[in-house]
Amino acid sequence: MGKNIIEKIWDKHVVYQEEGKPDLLYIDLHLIHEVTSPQAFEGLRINGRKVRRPDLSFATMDHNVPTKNLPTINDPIARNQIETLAKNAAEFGVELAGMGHPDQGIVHVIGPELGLTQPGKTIVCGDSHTSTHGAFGAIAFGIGTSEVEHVMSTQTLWQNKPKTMEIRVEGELPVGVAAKDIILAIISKFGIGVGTGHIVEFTGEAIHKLSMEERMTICNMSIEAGAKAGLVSPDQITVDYIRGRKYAPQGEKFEEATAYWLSLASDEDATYDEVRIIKAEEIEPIITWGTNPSMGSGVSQNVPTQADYQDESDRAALRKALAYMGLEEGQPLTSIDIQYVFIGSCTNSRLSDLRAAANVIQGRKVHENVTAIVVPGSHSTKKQAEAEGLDKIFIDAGFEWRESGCSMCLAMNDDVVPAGKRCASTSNRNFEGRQGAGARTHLVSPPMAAAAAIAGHFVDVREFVKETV
Ligand SMILES: CC(C)[C@H](C(=O)O)[C@@H](O)C(=O)O
Ligand code: SF4
Repeated sequence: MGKNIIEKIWDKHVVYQEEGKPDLLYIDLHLIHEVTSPQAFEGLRINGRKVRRPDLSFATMDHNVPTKNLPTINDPIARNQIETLAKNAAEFGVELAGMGHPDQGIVHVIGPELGLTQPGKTIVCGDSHTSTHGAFGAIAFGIGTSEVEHVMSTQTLWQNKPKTMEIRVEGELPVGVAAKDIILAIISKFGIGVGTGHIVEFTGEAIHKLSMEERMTICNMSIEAGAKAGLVSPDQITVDYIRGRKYAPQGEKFEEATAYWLSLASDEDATYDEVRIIKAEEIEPIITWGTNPSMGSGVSQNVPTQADYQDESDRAALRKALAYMGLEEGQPLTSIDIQYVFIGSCTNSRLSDLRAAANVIQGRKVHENVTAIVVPGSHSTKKQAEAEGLDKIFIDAGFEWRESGCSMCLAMNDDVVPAGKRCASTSNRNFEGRQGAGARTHLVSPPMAAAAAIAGHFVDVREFVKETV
């Protein structure tokens, strides 16, 4: 019987196995950022240990970095974390793309950009959205700080073998519907717990037609579906993306690697512990109206009403979410006014995302009630966007064009949405207080965020682009 890619990669990485115990897994790439590494490095120091494989580790700064007036960091905690990572990386010999470095950026954006992320690898980072790297056909997941220390000192990790799940996206995606809409549709259809205990492989025609950037958007949010990790089997699109990147194998080595990578794709007769199916044709641009990523609906819909739910617990959750979000039951989603727009985060801040948003914005102006910012995911993305003139399109429309970092995705820095204000955000989490205390987050795709910035309220970007040409 055939094997799926999850089983293939897992089996190749088990260094020790004993009945009734987790597997000891070899880790091929350890990504590090300033928030979840300080105690881990301190632990090594206290125990007189080294980083075992600095060559398989790579650090950057993203959560705390300011996105304007660099290099001044106003918040003392943020400053301390940034300075601590710089000191630790130097002391332990870990390569660092720190603030101002040309390779700096959100850890999940730079890994792929630099060619560090490759098919078949086991990749970890003290960060839940490490699942992003699964887009390349890697097993990539977030770990806690004590596990960060374990990986630093041993290059291995104890892990229970997760179950496997296939989420198949059948058919063709309608024009004007984005990868972000696919994953938001999956989470609103199957719920935030669907992937619990599983690694999910996204399969199907609609997935394999996507670019690597779009696959990253989907894998990024697999964690919001409860999954341990999400991945896509590598294909020619994967190989073409990696070729020529800084840390990718070069020349003949690349050809050898390619053959190996492609051999990892799930076999045709592979099976999974669970299978879920969604039809691409049925997906429309999605807007979240609630306080978790499953609370979203198509742009043509209304905010749900209590009558839409049978369970009292679901009705209570709806009431609570709508009270926080300041929304009425049954209100059309397009009637929701917004005051902030954030285009950024490891979900949607890559060059293709910025292009898609700029396409909608070109020649138009940000609504007078809206503050809109664009935060490229990495320094290099920012430079490439500038070389194409995208910065000019955004700035002319009234957007602020910032330096790269996590920024308004989680407000661990100066970029905060004020209490009671509403933000159309291309990020991945809409929990209470995520973008600032009392701030209200609506998750959308980059084109939907761009259209909302212009209109001052949500609109169906497909109609909007046609009507306002
Ligand atoms: C700060 C970090 C630990 C956190 C995570 O793990 O995801 C952050 O990146 C987030 O998105 O909430
Ligand atoms: S951009 Fe947001 S989701 Fe991604 S790593 Fe940073 S804080 Fe986490």
